[in-house]
Amino acid sequence: MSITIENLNKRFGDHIALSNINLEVNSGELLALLGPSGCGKTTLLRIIGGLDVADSGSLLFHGENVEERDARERNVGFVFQHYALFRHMTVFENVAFGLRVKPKKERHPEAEIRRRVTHLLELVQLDWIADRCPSQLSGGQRQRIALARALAVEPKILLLDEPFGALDAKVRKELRRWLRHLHDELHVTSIFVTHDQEEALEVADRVVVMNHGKIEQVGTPDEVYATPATPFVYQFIGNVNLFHSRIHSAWTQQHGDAVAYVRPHDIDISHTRHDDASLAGEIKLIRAIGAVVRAEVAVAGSEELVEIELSRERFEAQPLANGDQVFIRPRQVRVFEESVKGTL
Ligand SMILES: Nc1ncnc2c1ncn2[C@@H]1O[C@H](COP(=O)(O)OP(=O)(O)OP(=O)(O)O)[C@@H](O)[C@H]1O
Repeated sequence: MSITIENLNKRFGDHIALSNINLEVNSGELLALLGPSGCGKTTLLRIIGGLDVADSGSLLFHGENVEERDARERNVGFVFQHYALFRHMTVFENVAFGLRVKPKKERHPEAEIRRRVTHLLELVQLDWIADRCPSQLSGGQRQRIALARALAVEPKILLLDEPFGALDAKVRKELRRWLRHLHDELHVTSIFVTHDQEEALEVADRVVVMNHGKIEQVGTPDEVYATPATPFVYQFIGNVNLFHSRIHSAWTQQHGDAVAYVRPHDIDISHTRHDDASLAGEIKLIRAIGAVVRAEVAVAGSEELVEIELSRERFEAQPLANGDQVFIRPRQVRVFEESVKGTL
């Protein structure tokens, strides 16, 4: 089921929550809505699901306008951050719930309900705890059950709002991989909201980066990381150093007010000067973190330290130490006019 959103707007009083949103979600795609708190991700998800209404614009499922359809009629499954499982029901009954409350003429016979629920519990690898109550499960297990429950009614679209937000980092990572794997088996068009860039890049087919109610960029994880469309995307996804043209014109390569954006791993560092683009600096801090070595370098004219990342191999071929006088040089730079600087 594809989703088309055209010129969608939403206000809460004076506050513009969504401003002219245009987005095409392909059938069977796993899409992430990524952005800082308050940027409008949840509002957009709720409008797609029929839990909220837009002020203007259109929303189509597979080419059909669905604005008049309520949440139930849209055939959408939801998973929220705080597992909304029924505490007094077993895991099995929680998953079966949506199937049991269907109108009589649509309801499957009991044997079919049991077959479906068992299959879903196997899919989320929790068939062995079917008789437990939610209070006897870990947070990660509860979210997997919440997902099985959402899938039970065979939704055409699955909407997940920070599904792993309340879990600790290790469980989050496990569940991310697991969600990707599950999606590859089921191919239900899925949209998940997250403010965690790593989660979005690791799990999604495409990422929608949002800021202040607007879409800044839509692209594959690689596209939004390697070729950010705006200064905001540059800063929000991954670390970046900023160099202003009035001080470092060799890096911005243009007149006027401009800012060069350079990723920490796109900067060479050495004890010798290469050319005019080399900036002199002093290493203030150097640390090896696993396979990566991180250096912070003070350069003339900049108050902020420049962050540089190099591989351990590179570092071992050319040892560097605190206090060393060095030259830094960008391998890849992206220049934006100062006036379009992004706000976080
Ligand atoms: N029912 C409401 N009434 C008034 N303002 C609202 C309402 N719902 C959301 N907002 C405001 O709209 C903006 C967008 O909210 P939304 O929940 O969509 O953001 P978000 O990107 O999902 O943020 P978070 O990651 O914190 O959940 C926020 O400034 C929020 O305060």
